[in-house]
Amino acid sequence: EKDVSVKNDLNLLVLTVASEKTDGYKRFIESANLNGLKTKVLGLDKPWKGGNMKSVGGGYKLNLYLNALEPYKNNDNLAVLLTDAYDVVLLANSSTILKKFTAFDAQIVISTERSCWPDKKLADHYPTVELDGYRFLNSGGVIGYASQLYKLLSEKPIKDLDDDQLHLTNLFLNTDVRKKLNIKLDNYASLFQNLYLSEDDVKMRLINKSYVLENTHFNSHPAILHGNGISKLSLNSYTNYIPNQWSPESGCSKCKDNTIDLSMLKNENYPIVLLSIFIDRATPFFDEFLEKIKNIDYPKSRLLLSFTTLVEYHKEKVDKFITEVGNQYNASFVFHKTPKENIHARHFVFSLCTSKSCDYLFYIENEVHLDNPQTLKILIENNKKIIAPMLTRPFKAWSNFWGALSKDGFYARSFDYMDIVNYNKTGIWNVPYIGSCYLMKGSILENKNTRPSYKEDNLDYDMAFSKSLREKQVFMYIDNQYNFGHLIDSETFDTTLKNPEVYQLLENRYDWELRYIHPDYIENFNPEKKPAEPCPDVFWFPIVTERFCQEFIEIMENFGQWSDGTNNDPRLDTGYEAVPTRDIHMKQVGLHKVWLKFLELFVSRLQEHVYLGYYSDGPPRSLMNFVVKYNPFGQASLRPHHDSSTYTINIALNSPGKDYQGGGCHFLRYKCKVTEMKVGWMLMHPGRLTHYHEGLEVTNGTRYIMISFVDP
Ligand SMILES: O=C(O)CCC(=O)C(=O)O
Ligand SMILES: [Fe+2]
Repeated sequence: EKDVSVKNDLNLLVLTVASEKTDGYKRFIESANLNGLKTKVLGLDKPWKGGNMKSVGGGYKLNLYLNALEPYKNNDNLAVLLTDAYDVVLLANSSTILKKFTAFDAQIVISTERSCWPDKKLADHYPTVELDGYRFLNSGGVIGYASQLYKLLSEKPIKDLDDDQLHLTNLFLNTDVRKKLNIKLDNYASLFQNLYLSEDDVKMRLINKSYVLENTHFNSHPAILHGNGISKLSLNSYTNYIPNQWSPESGCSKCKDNTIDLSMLKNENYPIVLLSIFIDRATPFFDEFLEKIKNIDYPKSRLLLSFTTLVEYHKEKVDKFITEVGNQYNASFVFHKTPKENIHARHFVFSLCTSKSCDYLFYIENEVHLDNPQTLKILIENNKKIIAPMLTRPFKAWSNFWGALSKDGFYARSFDYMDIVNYNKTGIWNVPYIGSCYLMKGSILENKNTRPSYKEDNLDYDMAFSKSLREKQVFMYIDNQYNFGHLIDSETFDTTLKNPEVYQLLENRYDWELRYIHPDYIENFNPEKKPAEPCPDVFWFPIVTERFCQEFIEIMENFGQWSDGTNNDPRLDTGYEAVPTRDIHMKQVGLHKVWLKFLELFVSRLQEHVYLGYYSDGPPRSLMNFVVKYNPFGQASLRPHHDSSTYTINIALNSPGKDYQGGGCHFLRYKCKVTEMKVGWMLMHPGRLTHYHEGLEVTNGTRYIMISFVDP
C-alpha cells in the first residue's frame, strides 16, 4: 500500500441501513464500536420498502442514503462509508479506512466482486482489470466524500423497489458520471472484501497475536468484510475470529460479554424453562438418559417437563418416569405420538412453550446424554437466542453441529471443525447447523420472523430447523467451553434382542463401560495393590457389574437352548466335546464379536498384567466362549480336566450362598478351592498342564458362570 497522507481535517461517518436489529445487525454495530467508528443507522424499526432481497431490489436503501447525506451535501471534509449491515463486519479504524480511501486518489470508491449482477450483459462495458482483479461493482460498500456521494445519488432518481446494484452499475458505466465524480472501483480488495466467489482468495492470519483478514491473492488486508449472497455462512465462520473475537493466546474474548448471572437469583425467580424431551428413536442406554434428565441442576419449580414419544419402544419407561418424578416439577406433560406426527408434535411444543409463557425451551433428544448437570444453567447464562451445548460421540468426530455447509445444504467440514470437536479451540461458535439439543429463548418462538420451523421443502426435520433459522437470520451457536455430555449412536440398536445394550460395546463403548464394567476395574492396575491370588497362579479381578451379570443371564435364559451336557456337540467342528458342560455359546446369541472385543479391551490387559512377558500379537483368539449353567437337576458339577486354552477366564454371574449352594472351582494340584465366588469377579488361570481343575457340585439353586478359553 502507498504511503499517503490523509487530510488532517478529514473525518469518517459510517452510514448503514437496517430495518431490524437482527443478530447480523448487532454484530455489525459491535464491530463498528470496536473500531471506534462513528455510525448512523437508517430505517431502523421502520418497514423495509426495498422488496424481498432474494432477487433484485434495494433502491430504498439508496434513497435513505441520499436523504441522510443531504445535511452534508457541501461538506468536503467528511468521508462517508455506505455499507450493508446484516452481512458485514468492519475490520479497521477510521484512520486506516481513510488512508486506504485517500490512496485511491478518487472522490468515490465502490466495492467489487467476481460476478456481474444483476445484468450479465453489462459485463463487457466494464473497464478491463489486470492481475485477475475483481472487475464488477457491488453496491454493498461505497466510500466517498459526502458532497460527491450526494451528487452521485442525486444524479438519477431510483424507485424503492428498483435494484440498487443495477442503478450504481449504470451510473458507474456512464463514463461522463464516472469522470465527473472521479469514481474508482476497489478492484484489488484494498478496502472492501466481498466474499462471494472469492472465498479462496482470503485467509486469516495471526498478526500480533490476533487474527486479521488477508487477501492472499492481492496481498491486502481489507477493512470491510461482506458476506454477499450465499457467502453469508463463510462470513459467520470468519466472524468467530475477527474482529478480535478469538485468538490462540486469549481464546474467546467476547464469550463473557452480555451474559446473565443466575447465581444471584432466588429459586422462585429463575426463568421458566420448558424441558422438551423428544423420544424420537429407539436408543440404547435410555435408563441412564432419564437419570441425567432427573439430575439437571435447576429449580424444579421453574421447570415444565414435557415428553414427546414418537416410538413405541420407550413409552413404558417414560410413563413410569413421569409417575415417579413428574410431580416434582412445575408441570409435566406426556405426548405419545406416531412417527407420522413428528413435525406437528414438534411445532405443538413450541405453542405449548408460548402458551405457558416460558422464558426458554430446552430441547433434548434421547441420543443426548447431559453428563454435566450444569448444562442448562450454563446455556442460559450465555444469553443467546439459540445455543447448543457441543456434544460428540465419544472416540468419534461425530457431533451435534456442522461447521460448514456444502453447496447442496448438507454437511461440510469447516477448517476448524476438528479443533472445536477436540476442544483445541474453545468458545461459542456461530455455525450453520445445530441439532439434538439446544436452548431457545421463548421470545424467538413468539415472533414469526424468528420462529424456527421443522418443515422446509422435503428436508428432514433437523435440517429444516437449521435452514429456517439461517433464512430468518437467527444465529445459531455451539458452546464448547465445557464438557456437557455426549451422544449415543442408535444406528445399530436392535430392539428385538433381549437386553440389547449388551450388544452395543462396539458402537457405544463409553456407555457400555459405564453400565457394565466394574467400577473397581481400573483398580486392578493400581501399582500399589497386588491382584488377589486365591490359588497359585489363579488371579481374581473385579471386571463386570452386577447389572451385566443379571442382563447376561437373562439373555441366556431368554434364548434357553442349553446344550444337553453330553459328549455330542453339533456346535463344534469336531462334533465332540470330551468334558461337556450344559452351556450356551456366544455365537448362538449373537455376542461372539462383542465378546472378542471385550477380551481385547478388558481381559488382555489383565493377563499381561499378571503373566508378565506374554503378549498377544493383536486381538486375542478365543474359540470357546460360553455361559455354563449348573444345577442339581441338570448338570451339577464338572469332572477334573484341562481346558483347551493358554489361559481361561471364569466370571461368576451369580452368588454362592444366595442363588445356589455348593459350587466353585477346585485346582487339584494345589489342593485349592475357590468357592466364595463374587458376582462380576473373574478368575484367570492357566489352561493346561498345571491347572488341572474341576467344577464342584451345586447342591441347591442354579450357578451361572461365563467361561472363555483364550489362546492369545
Ligand atoms: O465350575 C467351574 O468354576 C469350572 C468350570 C470349568 O472348568 C469349565 O467350564 O471348563
Ligand atoms: Fe475348565
